[in-house]
Amino acid sequence: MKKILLLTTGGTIASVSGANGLIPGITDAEIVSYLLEQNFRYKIESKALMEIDSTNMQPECWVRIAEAVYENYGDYDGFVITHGTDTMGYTAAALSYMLQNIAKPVVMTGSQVPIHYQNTDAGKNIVDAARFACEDIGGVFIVFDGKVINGTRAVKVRTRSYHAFESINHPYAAFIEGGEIRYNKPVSRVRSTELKLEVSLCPDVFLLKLHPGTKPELFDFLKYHYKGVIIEGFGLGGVPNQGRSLVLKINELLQSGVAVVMTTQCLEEGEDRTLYEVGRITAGELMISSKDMNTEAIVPKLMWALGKTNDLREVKRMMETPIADDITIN
Ligand SMILES: NC(=O)C[C@H](N)C(=O)O
Repeated sequence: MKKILLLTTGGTIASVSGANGLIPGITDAEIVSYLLEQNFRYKIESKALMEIDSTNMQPECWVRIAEAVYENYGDYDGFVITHGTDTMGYTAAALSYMLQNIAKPVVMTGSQVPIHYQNTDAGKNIVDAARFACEDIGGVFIVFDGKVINGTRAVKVRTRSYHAFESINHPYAAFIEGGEIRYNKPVSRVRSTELKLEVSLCPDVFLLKLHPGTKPELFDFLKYHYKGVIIEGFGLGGVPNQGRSLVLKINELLQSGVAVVMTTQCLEEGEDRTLYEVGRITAGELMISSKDMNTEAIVPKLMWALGKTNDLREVKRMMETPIADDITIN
């Protein structure tokens, strides 16, 4: 019989109504007892790691989650992590980089409505997640509303609906209906490579969404306070080179040793700066292309890469190398 470990972190799934709105307050034992009421075919144990709304997730929390999986890796066949939905995409991607060569399923889930509420989606999500955690596969996944999404590909696109997440720029890994798993694409089967924990993260990363009128002076602050800057440009990754031109300031960032990643604020189809002049102007050899990575993956990947090295060429190489299906175009 499979043995799985439930790690709880809070989120709506574990929330109760407090004096100032919903706050996490349901224990890991209560979530386990919910699972035990169902028709299950696995052993389950649990550990509460934190009790927070995922709005309060920090890179240090990702490290605690990765360490918990690592420390218990030998004792369980799979892991379920309950987590708030708001930043679940970031945590799932972060775990995908920190848990290298993972050969067991790490399945994140949560809900839009607390588990004790009548119209909750928590029951289905947690049961599906535990079911998927019994599969003989390796990797980090989000299971939500009957869909299984690669950890580097999940984006929360709806604030209230049950189908809060979509797999962006990548096919869904699988679908789950009535406890039956239907794979949609090949997933990594168990291999005997050794799990590597890589938790040295550099949190000095800034994410900048451009808008018409972004002030170039802002970059003077970024240059002194961050080691990495991710720029969500327009369309295929364009940056203004007229009016409040940002080109000079971006070059200054690179010259002062800051890693700069160009991406797009469009959700789908990725960045490609070769088509337009406003794209090519940032084509310096150190500039990092995000290709079709999602912002939820770029942020933790840059923290992970900068946690290993300050050499911008090496950071660029690591960022542009596909990991856990985070990049699928050239
Ligand atoms: N549905 C949710 O879980 C939202 C909640 N604010 C959280 O991310 O923790």
